[in-house]
Amino acid sequence: MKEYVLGIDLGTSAVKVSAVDRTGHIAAQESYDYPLSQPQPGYSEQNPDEWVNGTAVAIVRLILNHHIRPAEIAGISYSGQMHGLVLLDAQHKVLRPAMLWNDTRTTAQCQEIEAKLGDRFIEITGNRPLEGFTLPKILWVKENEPDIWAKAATFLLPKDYVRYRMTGKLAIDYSDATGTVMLDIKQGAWSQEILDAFDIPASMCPLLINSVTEVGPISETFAIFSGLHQSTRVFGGAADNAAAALGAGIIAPNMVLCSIGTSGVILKHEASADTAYHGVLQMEDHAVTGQSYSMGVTLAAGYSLSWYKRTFAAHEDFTHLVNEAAQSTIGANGLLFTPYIMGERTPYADANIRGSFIGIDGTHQRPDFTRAVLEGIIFSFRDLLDIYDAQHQTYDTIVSVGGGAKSPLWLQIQADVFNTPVVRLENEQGPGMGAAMLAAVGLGWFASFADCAKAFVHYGQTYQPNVANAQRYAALHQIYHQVYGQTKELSRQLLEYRTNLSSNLMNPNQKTKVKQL
Ligand SMILES: Nc1ncnc2c1ncn2[C@@H]1O[C@H](COP(=O)(O)OP(=O)(O)O)[C@@H](O)[C@H]1O
Ligand SMILES: O=C(CO)[C@@H](O)[C@H](O)COP(=O)(O)O
Repeated sequence: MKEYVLGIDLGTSAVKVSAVDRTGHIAAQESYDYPLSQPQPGYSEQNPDEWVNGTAVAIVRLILNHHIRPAEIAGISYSGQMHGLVLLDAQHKVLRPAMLWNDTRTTAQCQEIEAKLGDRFIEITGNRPLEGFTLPKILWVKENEPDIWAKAATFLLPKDYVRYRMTGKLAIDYSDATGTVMLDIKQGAWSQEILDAFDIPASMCPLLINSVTEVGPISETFAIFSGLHQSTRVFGGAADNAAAALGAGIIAPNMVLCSIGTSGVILKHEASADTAYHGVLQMEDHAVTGQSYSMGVTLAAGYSLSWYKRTFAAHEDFTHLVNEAAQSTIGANGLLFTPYIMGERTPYADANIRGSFIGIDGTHQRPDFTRAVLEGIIFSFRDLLDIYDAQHQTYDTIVSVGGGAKSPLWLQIQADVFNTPVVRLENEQGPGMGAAMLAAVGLGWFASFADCAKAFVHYGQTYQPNVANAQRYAALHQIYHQVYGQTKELSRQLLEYRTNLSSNLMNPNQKTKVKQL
């Protein structure tokens, strides 16, 4: 009988499910898209039921469209968008929409955390308190929605909620728990000091597990819903960037991951969690127990391209739109784009900054705008690599994953801007493959992740940097780098205008603030 593992990649734009056999061959893939809700500036929410329903639909399609028999699915594991708060009551019912990793309404709560714990917070968690992380979201609910807080009994992160609905078991794996910034990374336990400082009951924090821990079989309810067998074994799973690093074979410090999903990530494997980034970069537990990685995050990488497509080319597909950028030149004929359209996290932890096109000329055509968007996103990644370079960290290979890695043109732009060879995977499913690897190792198909990587990680084409292009991009990046400082205050004023506008729309009697501007 054939045997498969399912890697469930719970992204921000969609859930993607891959069925992988023992040789690492992806036998079938299905996905299901869901929307992002942004009811106010800075807010970003999703309905956790959409994740569960989408996962079930994708599994049903795998079974029906690709003739994968439920009895052949030996194990399942997960990769999940990080940090999102799913708040549950005592009966484990969802209390409010999930607040996602790119929800930046929590600046005041981050300031409270800094004021109370200062550098001690970095010592405990390895991170600075930033808007996207889970703890500031918990504090926001506590301060702004007391009725909901009164009912809150526990919380989960996105993929942990999906796993809960599939198995009935509550747990968070370590790689996602570090992203809550409530974990004491040295002790490997929830930090009592942080919980006490913010009066959060320890009983709210779920059981901590490893990424390969077996959680249990599929529950009877989910088996009926999805067509899965109850005998399928379910393993913990990991934060999407940890899973992507695993699926891309990032297991040594000379390798860097570049991920373009909804967010953008530059990630480096770290020999130890004791690094000197001092919260400028995130430090997270890896999916491999005892290992760590650091990363910087562009909040709106793939999201900037999908915003651009939705707004200016709604009826074209991504491939057609992206290919059009080849009609423009290196530097988009002198047009720059900054992708700060949802605020930014690294290197500027700034919820108020917004994006811009700089240098629009009457001769610019749409291919110039498209190219500027692609290049601006990669310039934001160059800012992240510069942090590593400033620390004299060396790397010689960049593995590119995520939806953005589907485009050869964009991969060449990456190689040129990074001035480093960029390699893609044969199949761009980095996080999904990482999730499948967790199930394969959990089932005992392989004795170690290194053995599993030999079978499961297949590199595709390498894109070599073009020296002349790299020099031109290095000069353009010097200009790009100045845009943040020059537009920061303008962005703040415009955001204030928008915020007043939306609160006046909700309360038409208060028009004065808008008039002042
Ligand atoms: N053909 C394509 N070429 C380049 N980029 C693409 C293409 N298709 C999708 N993308 C980009 O990939 C992003 C989605 O990537 P994905 O890894 O699926 O995201 P997530 O895991 O956040 O759901 C889109 O926002 C888009 O910017
Ligand atoms: O916030 C982070 C990492 O800290 C994001 O990378 C999220 O984990 C979302 O990932 P994608 O949906 O973009 O893959």
